[in-house]
Amino acid sequence: MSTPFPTGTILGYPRIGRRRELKRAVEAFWRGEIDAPELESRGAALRRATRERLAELGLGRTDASIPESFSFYDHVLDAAVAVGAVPAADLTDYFAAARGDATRPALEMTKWFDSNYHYLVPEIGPETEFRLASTRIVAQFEEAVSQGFLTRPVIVGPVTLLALAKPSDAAPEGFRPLARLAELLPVYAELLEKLAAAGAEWVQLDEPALVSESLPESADELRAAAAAAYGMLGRLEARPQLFVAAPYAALDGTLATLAATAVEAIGLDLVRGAIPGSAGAELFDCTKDALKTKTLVGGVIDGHNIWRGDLAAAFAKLGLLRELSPRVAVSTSTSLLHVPHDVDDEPQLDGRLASWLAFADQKVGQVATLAKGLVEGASAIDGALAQASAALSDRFTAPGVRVPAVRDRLAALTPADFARAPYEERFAAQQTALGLPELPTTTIGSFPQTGEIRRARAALAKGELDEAGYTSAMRAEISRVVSLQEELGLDVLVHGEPERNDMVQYFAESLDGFAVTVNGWVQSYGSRCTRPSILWGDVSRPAPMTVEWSRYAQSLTSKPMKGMLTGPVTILAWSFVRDDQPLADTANQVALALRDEIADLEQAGIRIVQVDEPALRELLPLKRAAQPAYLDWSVSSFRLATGGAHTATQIHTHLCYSEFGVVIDAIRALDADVTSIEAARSRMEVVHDIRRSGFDHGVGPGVYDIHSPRVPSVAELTELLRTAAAAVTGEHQLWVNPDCGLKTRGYDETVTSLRNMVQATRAVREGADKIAV
Ligand code: MET
Ligand SMILES: [Zn+2]
Repeated sequence: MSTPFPTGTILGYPRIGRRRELKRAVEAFWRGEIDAPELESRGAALRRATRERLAELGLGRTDASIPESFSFYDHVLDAAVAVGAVPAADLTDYFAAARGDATRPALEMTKWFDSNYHYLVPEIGPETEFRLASTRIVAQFEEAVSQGFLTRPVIVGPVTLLALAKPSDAAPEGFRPLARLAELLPVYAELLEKLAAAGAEWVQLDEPALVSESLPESADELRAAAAAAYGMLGRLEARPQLFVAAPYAALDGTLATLAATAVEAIGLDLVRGAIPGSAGAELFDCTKDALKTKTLVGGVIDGHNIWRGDLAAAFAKLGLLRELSPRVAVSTSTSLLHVPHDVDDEPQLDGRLASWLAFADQKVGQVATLAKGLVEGASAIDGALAQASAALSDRFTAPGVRVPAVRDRLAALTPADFARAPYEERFAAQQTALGLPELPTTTIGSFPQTGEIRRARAALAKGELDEAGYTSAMRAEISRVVSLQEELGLDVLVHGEPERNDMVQYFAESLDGFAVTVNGWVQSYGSRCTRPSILWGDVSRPAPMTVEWSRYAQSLTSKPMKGMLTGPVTILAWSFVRDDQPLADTANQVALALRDEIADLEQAGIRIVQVDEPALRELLPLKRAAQPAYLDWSVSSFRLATGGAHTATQIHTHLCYSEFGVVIDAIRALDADVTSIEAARSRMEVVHDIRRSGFDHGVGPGVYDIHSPRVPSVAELTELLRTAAAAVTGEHQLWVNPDCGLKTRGYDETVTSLRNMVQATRAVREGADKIAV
C-alpha cells in the first residue's frame, strides 16, 4: 500500500533564509571569499533549518508533506540543468549561466507568471541534447532522509520547462521548444526512477504553464502536451506517486486532461480559480469519475499575499472539494516563495496590523490548522477559525482602513478627471514652455547610488546622522549630479534620486495607508531580494513627498528638471496590497495622491514630471478574459494621476523589464506626452510595434542597456538612433535616453556612456553625411 498524500502541505518555502543567509553565501562565493564546498555546506545547513522549522510549524517529518524546494539561484535553471538543457558541470558553471561571466553571456531573465519573481529562460533548439545531467535533487532527498525526514522533491514539470524556454539561436524560424517534449520525457522518467529508488514516495511537478493563456502556446497545445507528458510518466513502473501542481490560476479544461492520466494528485489554485464543477467551471461526468480516484490538493491559502485572510471560507472550499473526491488535502495556492518568512520578525509593526497578517510561517500554521480540521472535523478547529474571523472583522473596522475623505473624493470623480487637453494642444504649449531641441536627450531618473549615499542613509537610520545632516548630504549629491548633466550637455535633467532607497518603498514611507517591514525580504531573482511594503488602508498623502528635492534641483539649473514619481500600478505591483476591495479602487487612491504631488511640483516650478510604470505588463492577468478589465483600470489610474497636470506641463512615463508589444495599445492609452521604453536589448524592435500601433506621442526607446557595465560606442548609438528615427513617424517625436535608471551602475561607465549618447545625438541631428565616428 502506498503512502497517502499528506493532508496538509505547502507548494514551496522561501529559499533565501530568514536573514538572507543564502544571499550572503552565494555573493561570498561570487567574490571568491568562500569555496564551493563551503557554499554547499551553507546550502545544506539552510535546507536542514527549513525542514526543522516546517516540522515545528506542523508539517509531518515523514509523510512527504515537507517540500524540497531549495535552489541556489532559480528553480527553472535547476530543472534545465538537471535535464542537460543548460550545461553546468559545477556551481561555477551554474552561476555563469545565471549571471554570465567573461566568456559566457547570461541567460535572459523574465517574470515568473504574474509575480515579481524572475526566472532564467533556458534556450532550447533541435540540437539540444537532453540527458540526466544532475542528480542534485536526488542527493537533497537523501540528505533529508539521513536527517530523519521523508520529504517531497519538487521540480518544474516538463511542459512548463519547455513552454517557458525560448528557441536557441540555432533553431529554425517558428521552432518552439515544446516540440521536443517526447525527447525530454525519458529524462524525467529516469529522474523519477532514481527518486523512487532513493525512497521518495511523492514527487511534486510544478506545471503553472498549464493555467496560463499568456504563453506562445495555445491552451490546446499545452493540454496536448500535458496529456502526452503525464500519460507517459504515469505509465512508468518504478516511480514515486506524482503530484502535479498548477498554481497561479484555474486549470480550466486542463483539469480533465490531468484527470485522465495516472497522476495520483492534482494541485488546484483555489485562491485564483473556482472549485471545479461550481458555476463557471463546468465538469463532465467522465472527469468527475476520474477525479474520484485522485487526491485533490486545494490551494486555499494564498501564497501570493500576506493577509491572514478568511480561514473559515478556506475551510469551506475544502468541504466543496470533498464532494469531488474522498481524498482532499490542503495546501497553499502557490509556493510561499513570494512572501517573507515570519511576522514575528517585525516587532516594530503596529500590533493590530500584525494580527491581520500571515507570512510564510503563519501560512504553514494555517495549513496545519485546516489539515487538522480535515482529519478531526470542523469542531476541532473552531477556535482557530473564530480567531481568524475576528482578526478579519477587526481589519474591516479599524481606523485608517476606510477613510471617508478619501472615499468621498473617489466617489466624486468624473470622466473629466481622467483626461487632459488634446495632445496637439499640449505639444504646442510644451514646445513654447520648454524650447527643447530636436532629439532631446535625457536620463530615466536615478544616477549611481554610491557608497557614500548608502552610508548616509544607514547613518540616518542608526541616528548617527540627523535629518539636517542627511538633507545636506543628499543636496550635495543632487548638486553634483546636476553639474555633471550640464557638463555632459543633456537637455532635460533629473535630480538623480539619491534619497530613494527604493522607487516604491520611498513613496510607501511617505503615504498614509502603508506600512514597511524590516526583515520582510522576498526573492526577486538570484541573490536579489526586495522588501515589499504593505498597503493596508486607504491611501492619502499627508505632505508633499518629492517636492523639496525637485525644487532644490531646479534651482541649480535653467534647463528643465524632471520631477520623478512612481506610478500607481507599479506601487501596487511591488507592494502587498489589501485584498478587501478591487485593485482599481486602491490604484485610484494612490493616483489621487500622485495627482496632488504633481500639482505641488508644478507650483514649485517643475515643468516636466515623469511617472514611472515599469510594472504595467507584470500585472497583466494570465487569463485573456481578465485582461481588458485590468488594462482598463491600470490605464485609468495613470490618467487620473496625471490628468490634473497643466497643458504646458510635459508628462513622461517609463516602462521597462518586459516585452511591451502585447500592451502597446494600453501604453498609447496612457496618453503620456513622452514614453521612454526599454529597447536596447531587443535592438529597437519595440519601435516597430510602436509604429504599427500608430503611436504618435513622444517616445524614447532606450539606446543602451543599463543592466550591463559595457559602454556603448558612439558608432553603435548613432546606428540605433538612426533605426529609431526611421521608425517613428512624427516630427519631434523621438527622444534619446538610456534603457532605465542608472542607480546600479558605476560613475565611470555612466559618464562615458552618456557622453557617447550625447555625441551620437549631435551627429544624428547634424545629418547623416556629417557623422564622424
Ligand atoms: C525600474 S524603472 C526605474 C525608474 C527610476 N526613475 C530610475 O531611474 O531608477
Ligand atoms: Zn526602468
